[in-house]
Amino acid sequence: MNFSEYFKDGFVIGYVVSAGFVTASLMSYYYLIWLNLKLKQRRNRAKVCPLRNHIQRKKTHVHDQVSKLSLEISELQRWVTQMSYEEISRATNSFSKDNIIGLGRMGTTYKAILQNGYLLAVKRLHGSQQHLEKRFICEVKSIGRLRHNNLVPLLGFCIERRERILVYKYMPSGNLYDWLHPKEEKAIAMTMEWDLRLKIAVGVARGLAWLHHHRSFRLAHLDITSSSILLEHNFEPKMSNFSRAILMNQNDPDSSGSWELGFIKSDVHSFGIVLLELITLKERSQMTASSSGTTDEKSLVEWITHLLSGISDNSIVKSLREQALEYDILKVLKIARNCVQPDCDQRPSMLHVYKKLRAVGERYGHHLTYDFGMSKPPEIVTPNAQHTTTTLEIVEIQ
Ligand SMILES: Nc1ncnc2c1ncn2[C@@H]1O[C@H](COP(=O)(O)OP(=O)(O)OP(=O)(O)O)[C@@H](O)[C@H]1O
Repeated sequence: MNFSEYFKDGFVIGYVVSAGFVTASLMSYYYLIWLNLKLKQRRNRAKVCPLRNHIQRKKTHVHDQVSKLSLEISELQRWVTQMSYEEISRATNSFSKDNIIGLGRMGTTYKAILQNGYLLAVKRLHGSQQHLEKRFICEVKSIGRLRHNNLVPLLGFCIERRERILVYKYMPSGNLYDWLHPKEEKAIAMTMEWDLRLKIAVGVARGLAWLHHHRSFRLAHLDITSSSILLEHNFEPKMSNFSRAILMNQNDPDSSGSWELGFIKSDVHSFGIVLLELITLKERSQMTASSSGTTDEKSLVEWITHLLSGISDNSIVKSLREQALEYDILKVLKIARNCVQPDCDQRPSMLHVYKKLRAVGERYGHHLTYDFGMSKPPEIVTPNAQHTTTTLEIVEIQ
């Protein structure tokens, strides 16, 4: 082999080696770029994922909430008519201040007038926070299902965006508290005679006895006060404020347990306080025997015993002497004392209380003067038939 052949071979080898080297370098360079790109993409995806997951979770949550709410609405519609916000707003003159008739913890109540002249009371809740939402639903499910002469009729509800509204029949004589404890300037105009007070006591006792001793359910109201008792034009009492009520199934084996009795007997106690307000026209804070002004349960019972012992020269009795028999005032005071006993087991049932009060009421001719036997038997609204009602098998409470 001569020099030129050596040169040729060397050149070819050199050329191939350097071409291979250049190609390998280029490939590794592009590989590194590709690798970097991939890593970047993966990092970005990792950043985006939590956000995407969060959005997905949020969407599912909102979707769950919306489905839960629409389920609730269709459940509520089984009992009460759903009304539109626009319709209610029109009837309250756009929730005008002039229409306000009450300010409660849950909401503001307005007087509303429908186009046909029908009067309503509209309770607009303060927002839709969770605890109010629960109480709103509780109110519709309890009072919305029941029809009784001594319960305020819930006629409709509204759920629109953040609005939660309850629509009741309007009670023209307002609440019992305002009648028993009127502001000074109204004191004379708002005097309530004994037989009217007795009529109210019997009506509330009858309504509570119905709720406590029904054949197919038991309901503890848990918020009986003179301000939750509303009055019709003829002063027939109607219980309202069912947002704390507890509905118990009569077939539940626990339903006669002490848990349930505790709730039921708490209503009996509250009724006892209302009865005392009706007899004495005093507020709960003034019902005390001791000069220290303590208002515990023992002192309440002592106070009633004190009233009973000096019944003849008691100023309360003196003021009622022309309207009532002393014997009857004594009897009603004793019923009230039994109701407010500190020990639940010693308190009577509302059925017992109702029968005792009714017997006193009959002596004042209530069965003649007032519609004590209800013109219609108590009713419960059947599902899917908002305006048709079925009669309940009510045994004694009529
Ligand atoms: N159906 C109605 N008819 C006439 N007046 C009513 C009616 N409902 C309520 N009111 C009036 O509005 C007042 C306030 O009612 P609301 O139910 O808000 O009372 P509350 O006991 O303070 O309730 P809350 O549980 O919200 O504290 C009542 O005391 C009553 O005077």
